[in-house]
Amino acid sequence: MEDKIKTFMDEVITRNGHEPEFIQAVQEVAETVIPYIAKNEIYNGKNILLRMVEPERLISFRVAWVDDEGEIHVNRGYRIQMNSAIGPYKGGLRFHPTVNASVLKFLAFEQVFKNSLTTLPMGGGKGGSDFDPKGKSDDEVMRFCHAFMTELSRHIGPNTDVPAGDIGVGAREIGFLFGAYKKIRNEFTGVLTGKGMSWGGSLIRPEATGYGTVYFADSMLKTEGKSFEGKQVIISGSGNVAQYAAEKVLQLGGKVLTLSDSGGYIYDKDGIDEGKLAFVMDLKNKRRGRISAYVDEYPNAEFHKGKTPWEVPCDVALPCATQNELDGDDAKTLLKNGCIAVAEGANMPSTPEAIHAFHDAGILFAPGKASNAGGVATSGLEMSQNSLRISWTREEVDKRLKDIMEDIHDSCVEYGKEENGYCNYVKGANIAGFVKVADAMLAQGVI
Ligand SMILES: NC(=O)C1=CN([C@@H]2O[C@H](COP(=O)(O)OP(=O)(O)OC[C@H]3O[C@@H](n4cnc5c(N)ncnc54)[C@H](O)[C@@H]3O)[C@@H](O)[C@H]2O)C=CC1
Ligand SMILES: O=C(O)CCC(=O)C(=O)O
Repeated sequence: MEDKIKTFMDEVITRNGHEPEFIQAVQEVAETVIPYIAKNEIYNGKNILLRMVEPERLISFRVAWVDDEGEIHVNRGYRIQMNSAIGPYKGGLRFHPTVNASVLKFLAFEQVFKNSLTTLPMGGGKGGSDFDPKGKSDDEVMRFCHAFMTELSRHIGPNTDVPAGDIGVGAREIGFLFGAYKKIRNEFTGVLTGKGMSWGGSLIRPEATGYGTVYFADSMLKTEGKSFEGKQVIISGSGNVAQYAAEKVLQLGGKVLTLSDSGGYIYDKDGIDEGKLAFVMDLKNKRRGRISAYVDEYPNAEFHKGKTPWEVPCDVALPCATQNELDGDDAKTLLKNGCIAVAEGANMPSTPEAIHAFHDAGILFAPGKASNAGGVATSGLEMSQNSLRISWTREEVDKRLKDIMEDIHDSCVEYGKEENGYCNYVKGANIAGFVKVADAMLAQGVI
């Protein structure tokens, strides 16, 4: 089996050797899916996984825009249309200076499995730009979004490819992107998700990724007869996913001790309660400030410059910032301090060394493609509401989200349970996600 995995990875590395994040994501899938393929006759000799690691289409384009001083800037825009076997391409747009083809290909690849797990008919894609919204005025962000959509609009559509938000793309950017698409195509349609409530958005979409991550973690805790009640929880990030993960932890009776951004983390030993979280939401979403400002408002809290929160003792850790933010040493520290569960709100935040450490210790560990799937699932619900031209209530969408997260959890257990009773959620998510896409690809032939 090791040989089969190595031969496959050698071919992937030959073709994509300069793309470390993409190779990391593929390696994790290959280690669990290739043994499954070997045991299941129907997938043998079909090169299914090799077909899945090659994007159906990779679009790269120039985005030229003018800043407030009249200076012209050039950024690079991308859309990776990874796999459309089970539905239109679906996945977010990331605006961050670290964006490149490797990062977006890893995200698009993970998205294929994640979207399959949601049970909804969505293929996988991802896009974005190396544009940095930090420090830009609203007008500059608007001009950039309009320039970006001038090209992207040729490649997307409600039955073709439906982008949404990710790092650096929130409600403000989705508004500007939607406005440009509508103008260029003369069409009011559900071409993006994460829209505002008065123009086709869905209730609960802003909350969905964070809430879903906590619903998934709660399902894992329940398998051991535990719950969030009274648990000490550390969270990284302070953006969309982190904020609503924190909100749900509080609703379930847990205590949130940390939040972070690229400048460092804040530790509030008294707990970040609803009032303090409202301060963070205003700071991050409206004033677009740094998390360090938290300690000016709440002097009992500490700011740890340039550090990540994993050194703070906790029961549950929720990495909700970015890829590879939690490494093998961080995992050892978490384990030493008694952490019993880790659920990823971000995409691929744990390095392979960290995941091995969690598995070796036998703690509950949820990979992002399962635990953060609530965001895209609710995007799928937004698409359904757009097609039906109706809006479901908050309670209706939240109930559907919760049911989907429980279904994903159960699929992971079905495919991930080891002989000794331990659930390897990584294996479960990869195989459950793979089966549906692979079956559709087999049915559709070699194309
Ligand atoms: N927004 C969504 O619906 C979904 C987001 N995700 C993932 O969740 C993660 C967070 O995304 P959002 O909250 O939407 O983005 P956001 O832009 O709202 O927030 C990103 C957060 O990560 C922090 N961050 C970014 N780079 C960092 C770095 N190098 N070091 C430390 N902190 C850093 C930022 O300071 C910010 O707090 C990403 O991995 C994203 O791919 C996953 C599923 C859906
Ligand atoms: O809602 C969507 O389509 C985007 C979600 C996303 O980008 C993700 O799951 O990583």
